[in-house]
Amino acid sequence: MPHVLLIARRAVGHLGYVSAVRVVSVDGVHSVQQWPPVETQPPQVHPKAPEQGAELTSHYSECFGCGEDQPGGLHMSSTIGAGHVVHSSFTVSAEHQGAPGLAHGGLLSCAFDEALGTVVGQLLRKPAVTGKLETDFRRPVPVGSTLHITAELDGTAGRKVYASARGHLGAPDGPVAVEARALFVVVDLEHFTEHGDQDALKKLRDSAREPERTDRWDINP
Ligand SMILES: CCCCCCCC/C=C\CCCCCCCC(=O)SCCNC(=O)CCNC(=O)[C@H](O)C(C)(C)COP(=O)(O)OP(=O)(O)OC[C@H]1O[C@@H](n2cnc3c(N)ncnc32)[C@H](O)[C@@H]1OP(=O)(O)O
Repeated sequence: MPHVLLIARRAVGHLGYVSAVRVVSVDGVHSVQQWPPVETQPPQVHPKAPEQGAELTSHYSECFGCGEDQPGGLHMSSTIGAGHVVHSSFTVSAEHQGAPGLAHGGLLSCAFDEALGTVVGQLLRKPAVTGKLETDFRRPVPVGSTLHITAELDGTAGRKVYASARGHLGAPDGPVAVEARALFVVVDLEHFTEHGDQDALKKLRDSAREPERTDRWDINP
């Protein structure tokens, strides 16, 4: 069974390069994993990114992670934290079960995709999609409990954006139940117009123009 023995974080020199080293043990064989896996630059928060303390509304009402128009969705909410951080919360309901009374692992990964996508999209203000997502499930997450997820931008390398997150069970300082790391890739808006559904894109465009929802992601500003 994989086991992480050590997590160390270091900041190096004038580049502000940040790397975490994880020593992972599988069947007694240790291996070292570096995160981010390549040399990165410090993330540049966009000048128009929401300020610390800002409570974010759904970027798209039909988003499975945060949309209010998805009855069985995760209905996550997020707040901008200090520096390169977004705080999100996900309360597990009966619709999210895998084993009886416990959250489905795939939905926990989904919650982390959402939290990580939010820190990337909201702080960099660039369209980006998940290229790779890796999740460590450390404790069972029961129905009715809330995961408090802290997601952080770790660095950028060209179009590649690296971010990681930890989910604390029951309280922001509760035990870590889930951790995740992801690579997002910055894309042109054509990614969505070419591959997405035109009616859904129109709905997003229209909602972004509602005066009370100016914070939404306008796909074609
Ligand atoms: C006006 C804007 C305002 C913004 C405001 C924001 C507010 C919104 C806030 C919040 C919203 C977010 C909340 C939602 C979060 C959920 C997000 C999702 O679930 S996204 C859906 C799932 N993901 C996909 O569907 C992708 C499908 N994949 C693709 O489309 C392509 O594969 C893509 C774009 C990822 C890459 O394709 P290529 O052709 O563009 O580029 P190539 O060259 O292949 O990759 C670029 C670099 O990335 C590396 N790369 C790509 N995939 C990799 C992988 N799996 N592992 C390692 N490296 C990978 C490559 O090796 C390359 O690296 P080298 O530049 O050569 O060093």
